Amino acid sequence: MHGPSAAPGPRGLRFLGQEEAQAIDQELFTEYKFSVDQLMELAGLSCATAIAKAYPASSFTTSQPAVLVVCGPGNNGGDGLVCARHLKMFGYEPTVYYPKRPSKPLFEGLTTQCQKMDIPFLPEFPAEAALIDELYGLVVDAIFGFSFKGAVREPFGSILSTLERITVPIASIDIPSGWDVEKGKADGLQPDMLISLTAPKKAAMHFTGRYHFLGGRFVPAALQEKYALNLPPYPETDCVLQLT
Ligand SMILES: NC(=O)C1=CN([C@@H]2O[C@H](COP(=O)(O)OP(=O)(O)OC[C@H]3O[C@@H](n4cnc5c(N)ncnc54)[C@H](OP(=O)(O)O)[C@@H]3O)[C@@H](O)[C@H]2O)[C@H](O)CC1
Ligand SMILES: [K+]
Repeated sequence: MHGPSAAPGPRGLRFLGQEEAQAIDQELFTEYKFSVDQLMELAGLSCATAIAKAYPASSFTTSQPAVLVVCGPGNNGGDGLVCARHLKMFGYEPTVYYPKRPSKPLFEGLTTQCQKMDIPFLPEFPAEAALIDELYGLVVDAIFGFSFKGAVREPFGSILSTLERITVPIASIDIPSGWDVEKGKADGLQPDMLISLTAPKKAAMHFTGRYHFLGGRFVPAALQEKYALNLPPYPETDCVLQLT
């Protein structure tokens, strides 16, 4: 279950199974003593940086570089809130939709930070895919990450079925939401960008979008070795690496 069991992917990178991704995550917290806030900040910053590289504000055809960030109930959603805050710092106009908010200080704090930076939170999800296409130049999918399991429960089923019909590009954080973490989902969301955090998960083998980035440059060498991650070197001081 743990250890270097999965087959190597392109460039010798290993694509992780669900339990293995969760085990590495847990080890970072319990053995290496990182806090969630720390890693979430680095993860969210990686996502905003990768987005800025692939979709510079000048490439938007909307009047402003408007980005809709859709956040789910777990840490993937937290990455989305951090990403939204950095996107705003980078000159984008993010709007957040965050329907299921955990009552934990971490998520409350991230929400307040965004609100105090004049990032609007939508009270309802746009019912029409065409409305999203009209108002936003990019959608960030921060709904589910590596802990997603089973059939999608509401309200996320309806949200995902609307997102499946939009034509503006989608940038998915860690896993395209609704995909099985290992097997993907052929008839699910087809994002234009995937930002894999720590290491790609097996589902990333089925990603056919234009941009695949690696982010989350925080895994100590000993942990990389233990799990035989075989991560390619990041360029200089960059927090992201473009894989395809
Ligand atoms: N080490 C790293 O690289 C780090 C990555 N980070 C990010 O964290 C996510 C994983 O976060 P986690 O909180 O473990 O889980 P998710 O965000 O993927 O999802 C959990 C929530 O989703 C709900 N859920 C699960 N399945 C379903 C479903 N079928 N339908 C509806 N809702 C679902 C689940 O609800 P429960 O009721 O089951 O509790 C949770 O609420 C990783 O992918 C990265 O993005 C960290 O930020 C930093 C370290
Ligand atoms: K996601």
